[in-house]
Amino acid sequence: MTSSSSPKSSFCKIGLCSRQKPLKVMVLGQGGVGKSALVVRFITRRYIGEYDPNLEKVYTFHTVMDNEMVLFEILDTAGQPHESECLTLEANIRWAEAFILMYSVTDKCSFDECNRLKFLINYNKRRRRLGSNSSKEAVTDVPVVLVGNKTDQWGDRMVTLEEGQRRSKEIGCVCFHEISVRESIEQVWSVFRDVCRFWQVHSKCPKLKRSSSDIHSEQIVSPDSTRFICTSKLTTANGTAPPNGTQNTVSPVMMLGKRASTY
Ligand SMILES: Nc1nc2c(ncn2[C@@H]2O[C@H](COP(=O)(O)OP(=O)(O)OP(=O)(O)O)[C@@H](O)[C@H]2O)c(=O)[nH]1
Repeated sequence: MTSSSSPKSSFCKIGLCSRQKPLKVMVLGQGGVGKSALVVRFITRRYIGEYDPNLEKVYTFHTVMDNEMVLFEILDTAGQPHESECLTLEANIRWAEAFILMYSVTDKCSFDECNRLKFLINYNKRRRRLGSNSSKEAVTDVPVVLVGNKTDQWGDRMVTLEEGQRRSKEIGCVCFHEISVRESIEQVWSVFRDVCRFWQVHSKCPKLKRSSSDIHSEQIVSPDSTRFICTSKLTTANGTAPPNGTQNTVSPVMMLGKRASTY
């Protein structure tokens, strides 16, 4: 994945990621829900309107969250894979350690698609865990954050906030956010911050089934900035600094055009 001349390897040379375990995040959802927009907004802070819908890309991004250096590897999947690519999708799910499951609040089909994708996540993670002789308890405890996007299109809304909250519980997601990638970089960062926090908890205690309330009660995260249901007012933040407590230290490395099937 990394050639000797890639910027990522340069980071390794200067010691930024020498022993750091990357957080492998997979962004899943039906085509057009805003997956690419989310990832690019997170990394570059910019909102870019149009993307090639067929490309799957892995982005590597080094940043500081909650005063810790985090190395993200983010797989932005193509929303409408051909049938032949279903195996690739499953292989990618097995590669990932945390998931952002995305729908558009303006598209009921994309909301329903989350059920199928969550099932696929459970299925592939279950197989892997059981194969490694872990207890059944740990099977579904992989961090999946459910995200409803495009709240700025309030006139076209087809999925309510309550439906999103309910669905998140029903399908066993660790938390739920409603966001507008277009309008708010803070909301975007808040999604990735929760992904990171749940992943950290999960990687420390993989056998325990965790929920957002567990994390709150253990004070693993700072209570001020944690919103497990994100319904904040829209704020336009183009070009502004990342949210409090978050700081970029290295410009993003984009490994573009990489087919994820190589994992
Ligand atoms: N109004 C609005 N449009 C958005 C938002 N986020 C993304 N979009 C638009 O939705 C369309 C699809 O965005 P993409 O990021 O390409 O969606 P995707 O899920 O990556 O789509 P595929 O690559 O087909 O899987 C684009 O026209 C974006 O500009 C948002 O928060 N609000």
